This record gives sequence, C-alpha cells and structure tokens, in this order.
Amino acid sequence: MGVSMQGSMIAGWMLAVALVHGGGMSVRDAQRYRTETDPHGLITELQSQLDQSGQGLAGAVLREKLWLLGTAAVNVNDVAALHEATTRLDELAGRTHDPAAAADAGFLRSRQLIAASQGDGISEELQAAALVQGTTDPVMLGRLHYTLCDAYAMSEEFTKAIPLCRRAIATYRTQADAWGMGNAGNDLGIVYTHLHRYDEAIPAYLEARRQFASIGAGQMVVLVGDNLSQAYRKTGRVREALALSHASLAQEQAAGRVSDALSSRADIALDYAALGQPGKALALMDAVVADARDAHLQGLLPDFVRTRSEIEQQQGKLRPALADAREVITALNQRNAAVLRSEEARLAARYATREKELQILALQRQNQVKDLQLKAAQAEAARRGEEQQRQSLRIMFGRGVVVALSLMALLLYLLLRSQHRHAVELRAQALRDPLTGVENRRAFQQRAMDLLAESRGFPASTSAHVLMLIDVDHFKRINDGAGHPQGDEVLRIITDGLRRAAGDVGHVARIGGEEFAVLCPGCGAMAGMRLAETLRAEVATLALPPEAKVSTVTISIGVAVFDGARCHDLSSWMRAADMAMYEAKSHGRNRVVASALAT
Ligand SMILES: Nc1nc2c(ncn2[C@@H]2O[C@H](COP(=O)(O)OP(=O)(O)OP(=O)(O)O)[C@@H](O)[C@H]2O)c(=O)[nH]1
Repeated sequence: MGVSMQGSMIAGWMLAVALVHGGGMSVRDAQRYRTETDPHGLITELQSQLDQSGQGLAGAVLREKLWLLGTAAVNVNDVAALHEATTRLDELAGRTHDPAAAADAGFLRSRQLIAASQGDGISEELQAAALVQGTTDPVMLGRLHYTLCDAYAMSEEFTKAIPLCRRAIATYRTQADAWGMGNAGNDLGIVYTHLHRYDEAIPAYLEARRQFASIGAGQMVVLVGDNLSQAYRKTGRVREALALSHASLAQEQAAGRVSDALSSRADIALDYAALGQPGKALALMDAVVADARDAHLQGLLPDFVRTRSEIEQQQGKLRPALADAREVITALNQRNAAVLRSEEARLAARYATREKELQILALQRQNQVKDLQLKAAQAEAARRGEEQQRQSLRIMFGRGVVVALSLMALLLYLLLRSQHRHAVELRAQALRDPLTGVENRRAFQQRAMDLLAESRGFPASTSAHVLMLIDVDHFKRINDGAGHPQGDEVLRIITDGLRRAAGDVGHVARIGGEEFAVLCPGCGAMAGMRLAETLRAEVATLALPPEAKVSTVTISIGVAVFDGARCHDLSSWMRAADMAMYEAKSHGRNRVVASALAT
C-alpha cells in the first residue's frame, strides 16, 4: 500500500534529492525513498546500472537493486520494468540457489497482482514468504513481515493485516530501521482508518511521521500527515487537522505539486467552515475553484465545486449552492458518461474476452471431465468384462468340474457296482455248481471246515456231525445210452430230489462228476442214517424223462460220523465216508453203508 495513497509524485524526486543531501539519509534509505518520490528516475538509473555492470555485481547487491527496481515499477505500474526485475531475480535464484531472490520475485509479483486487482496476490505472497520462512537475514526478515502486512492491507483484509503490520514494526525496530517503521506504521494507520478505529490510527500515523522525519524523508512526513489529518477530521480534532493541512500545503507548494496543493487548500477551507469561519472558507474555495479551472484540472474540479456548494449551503447562499451542485452534476455526468463509455467499452471487451476464455475453459473442463468419465467407464467396463470373463470361466470350469466329477463318480459307482456284482457273481460262481445250482466241492469243503472249527471244544454229548458221500450208480450207462446232455439232465433231477429230501437238515453239494456230498451238522448218527436212507429212496423213486432211456436211477451212500478221534479232520472224515460209499458199491449199489470207522 505504501504511502502513495495521497496523490501523485510529480516532480517529487527533486525534493527527495534535496532532502537526501540535506538530511544525511543513508544511501539505502535514499534509494527506498526514491521508489516513492522518484520511481521513474530510479527505474531508469537502476536499469542503466544493471545493463552496464549487472553481471559483475555480487548476489546480495544485485538482489537489492532488483528489489528496488521492482518496487519502483510497482509504484508506477511499469509492467516492463517489473517484468525485468522479477525475471532477473528468478534467474539469480536459479543461478545462486538463493531462496531470498526467488522470494523477492514472488513478493513483487504479489504486490503487482494486488495493485492491479488481478489474480490471487495473497496466495503468491504466501508462497514467496514460505521460501524464506525462518530466515535470519535482518533485511529479508523485515521485508517478509512488511510485505505480508502490505499485501493483506492492500487486499482489504484489514483484521489480518493488523498483527502482521505490528510484527513488521517490531522487526524494523530491532534493526533501528526508521524507513521500515515509517512504512509499516503508515500501513497500520491506514488499516485502522478503514476499520474506523481512528483512535488507534492516529498514534500509528504519528509514529510513522516521526520515523520518516528522523531520516529526513520530508515528503513521506507530509504524505503520512495527510492521512493523519483525515483521521483528526474524522474525530473532530479540526485544529490539528488544519495544522497538518497547512504543513502539507507548504510542502506541496514548495515541490510544485499543484493538484495536491489545491486538495490541501480545499481541506483547509473545510476546516475553516468547521471552525465557524464560513466567509474565510468560502473565499478560499472560490480561489481553489478558479485555480483549478485555470490549471484545467477537470478531474478535481467537481470535488472542489461540490465542497464550495456545501459551504455555500451552510451560509444559506442557496442560489450559488444550487448552481454549483448543477455544475457538479453536469461535470460528473459528462465525465462519468465519457468515463463510463470507455469504461463500459473496456469492461465489455474484457468481459467478452473473459467470457470467451471462461467458455473455453468450461468446455475444456467439460471435455476433461467427459474424457475422464469415458476413461473411467472404459476401465470399469474392461474390468467388469474381465471379471465376467473370469467369472464365466470359473463358472464354466466349475460346472465342467462338477459335471466331470459327477460323471466320474457315476462311472466309478457303476464300475464299482458292476465290479461288486461281478465279484459277487464270481464268488457265487466259485462256490456254486453251474449245472445243478448247489454248492460245489470248494464250498462244501469250506462249509465243512467252518463247521469243524466251530465244533472244536464242544462237549462230547453234543449231537455228532454226519457226512454222506453219494455216487450215482452206473451213470456211465445213461451217458452212453442217452447222451451227455441227457446225463446232465438226470444229474439235475437227482440234485433236486436230494435237496428236497435233505430239507433243512442236510446241505447238498455236488463234489464231482456224478458225486454228491450231504453235510448234516449236529444231526447225530441215527438221524444221519435215517436221512441217508430217505435220500436213497427218494432218488430211486425219481421219475426220469423218456429221453434218459432209463426209467430209474439209484445212488450209493457212504455215511461217516465225525467222532473227533478216528475222524479228527476233514480229510479223515471224508476218507471214512468214501470208504463206506465204496463198500455200498461193492455190496450191490443202491444202498447206505455206515463207515466202519465211525460205528
Ligand atoms: N453227463 C455227464 N456225465 C458225467 C459227468 N461227469 C462224469 N460223467 C460221467 O460219469 C461216468 C462215471 O462212470 P464210472 O466212474 O465208470 O462209474 P459208473 O458208470 O457211475 O459206475 P459205478 O460208479 O461203478 O456205479 C462217466 O461216464 C463220466 O463220463 C457230467 O457232468 N455229466
């Protein structure tokens, strides 16, 4: 914000130079003073110095010169000079890795943005401040705090600015930097003024004035004085305001700053009116208006005429007051109309350009968003597709596995079942006589062995097991007479007869071609002999088919009782039965013979 609020600096550098030489101001302060009082001259001088010896300057010296160049450029809105300063600072920062140079460039850009009400100056300021956060360099420390104070003040964030401005003043105080304290104090006063906190603004201005005065920065004293007089006027301290206005006027007249001097005289006229001296006030305003007309200061004239109209109204001079008011309206209308027209045209152009930019940006954003949405949708579709593919593969594979497993299980089941059946069948076949369907020799032997094993250890009183061995008499004759198949049929008929007659008492087995065995577990010798006789009689009475060529068939039976002594195992038992059966044969066949061994 600086102190440049109070009007232009026309020809101010003349006074500044005079003050520099007269007041013993340091070289550094003199240059800083010129950024306010002689910015154009300073810019030219610095550019010339930089062109001649810029590359040869030490980093810190070069940085300070560029800072001054940039500050002066911001004060007069010299875009080219500002660009040069920031570009060179950036280049210096890149070359020397000096964050202070980069920060200076950022501070200058921020001030320009804020002054031109463009972009986000605060954000730029904060970014630059971050580069030198924690710096111990006193110059940079003061600059850091002051630029933050100034940035917030210019951005009209007054409450945020207050502590920063106070901190800047405190920092400058530790360095006994009067210029810094003056600048920061003036900013603090302005901030308080905007907040209508005049009681706090006044001491801030007074202190700032004192600091500027201490280094002989007279023009700054006047400019701060103008701010102070406004604060006095707001709080009714008219005499103090009047005194300051007179002091300003003297400076402005000495410096030849015509418009500033006219403004100060108008202020003085208002102070006279406030102090109850309307005649003096009106006379002064008449002179101010006339001088402004003479100097063709059309921009200031309406303000002066309006001030005069107010004073005329206070005096009851309504006719001239009305005429002045009309003049103000006409002037403002003309000026405003012209200004508005150009302003409107400028705004319209800016608006159209901005609108176009915004539309393009919006379109670009929309396109970006659509592009992103499209990409996201494509990615999602691809992901889902892959997922579905994986899923369906998994499902297909799963189904295939299930089907395959089910088939395998079914096949296995069927295989096992058939194997089981086959095994059962084989087992049955292995134990059955295929011709007659009764147990074969193997089954008979197994059954007999099991029986003997079960019987082992039984008391002697238990009924004895009886074994019968049966041989068909002259069977060869049937085969020879009727043929083998008819012989088979006769064997089947004999078997049925034996089974029928044996009932549940004896187990019939075919143990050879025309040999049978009947095992009677625990039936006892007597019952065994009876059963043997029954079997013989049964077979002898069997009706044979005519194809057998014989009407009857007989059997010879040898009976042996298992006594556990002479017949102590199966083979001895069978041998005994066999011998009995041969005995039956030798005695004429068709008879039952009990084993001599067992009887
Ligand atoms: N049809 C038929 N004949 C058989 C079978 N097994 C053995 N034979 C016959 O049975 C006959 C047995 O004859 P032999 O041992 O001489 O005795 P036999 O004629 O019965 O006379 P004896 O025993 O002395 O009363 C033979 O002719 C065998 O061929 C068979 O499964 N089917």
